[in-house]
Amino acid sequence: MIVAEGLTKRYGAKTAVDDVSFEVHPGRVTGFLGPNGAGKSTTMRMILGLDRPSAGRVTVDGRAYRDLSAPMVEVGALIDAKALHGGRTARDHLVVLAKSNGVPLTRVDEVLDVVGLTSVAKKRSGGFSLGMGQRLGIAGALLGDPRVLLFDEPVNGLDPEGILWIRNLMKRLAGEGRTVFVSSHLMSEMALTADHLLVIGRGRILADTGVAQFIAENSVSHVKVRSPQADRLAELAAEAGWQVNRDPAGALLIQEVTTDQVGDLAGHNGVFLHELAKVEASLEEAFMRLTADSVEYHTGGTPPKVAPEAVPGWGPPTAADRIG
Ligand SMILES: Nc1ncnc2c1ncn2[C@@H]1O[C@H](COP(=O)(O)OP(=O)(O)OP(=O)(O)O)[C@@H](O)[C@H]1O
Repeated sequence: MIVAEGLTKRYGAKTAVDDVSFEVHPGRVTGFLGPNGAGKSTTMRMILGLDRPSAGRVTVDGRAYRDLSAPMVEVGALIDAKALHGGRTARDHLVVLAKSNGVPLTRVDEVLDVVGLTSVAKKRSGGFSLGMGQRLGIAGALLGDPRVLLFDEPVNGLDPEGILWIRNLMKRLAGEGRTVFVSSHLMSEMALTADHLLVIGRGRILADTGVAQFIAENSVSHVKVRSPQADRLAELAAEAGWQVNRDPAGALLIQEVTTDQVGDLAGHNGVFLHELAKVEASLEEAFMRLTADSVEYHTGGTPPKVAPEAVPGWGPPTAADRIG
């Protein structure tokens, strides 16, 4: 288990991580989700002892990382998949890691097999594709057979097959009872991979909740209705106690009702309808709302409210996101 208490990191005047407290439990995939610059990498670096907290503390199974006697056997991490010695073969890379961390060399071939790199084990990693480099980085993380695993943006730049593979691996590792903590700026990816979500924005935890609960709480839907007698219909809806808003084009947006209810109300009162539709808010939009005020870099001058594409890293799902 990872426990952070009042964890803070300041770089000069900049507070990258601001007094965060959370627990990451074993046996499930915990997604660490936030827009670019939210503080995900800094938090992970502090967990791994690569950055020293300005205040607070973080422990892994009860101890600070620097106090672990065999860190690689207790915590495995994929932080920067490009941090490879390109002149070494995949196998040699893992052999060096194993030797310097007291891990038996028999693990090298085991993890090469797990990540599907056995056939290229004797090839230099400098010639690897991004996906192969990512797999080698994950092999390194698994080498010590650790109980706790951290992955920083592991699907970045991967093709659909690679994304699916990583997703299934995370689930399998969590199913084995390990603590799996994975960062991403892709809500759609986390909805498919994680059991639990920690949402971070501007260095602060904005949500700490189950994925299913998050979906249930944020799957707000409304009924959109266009009518040449919109004012009359809005009056009738208000009389029925419904909450009515209007979109910029004048359509009515009615909360917490069904299309049947709106259609019946209009029919009973002789109101013509030109459009009647149920509109589901996407999870992307829910995350957008949650983080709208905490996004560091906006393309425009005002915080985005609805358009996901207005925020770097928070665009609509790509074809790759929808695989699986
Ligand atoms: N070494 C550093 N010196 C100064 N500022 C830093 C340093 N490292 C990170 N920051 C700043 O701290 C904030 C958090 O950065 P961090 O890399 O942790 O975010 P992130 O959520 O991982 O974002 P991304 O998805 O873009 O990697 C950002 O504003 C970043 O510019």
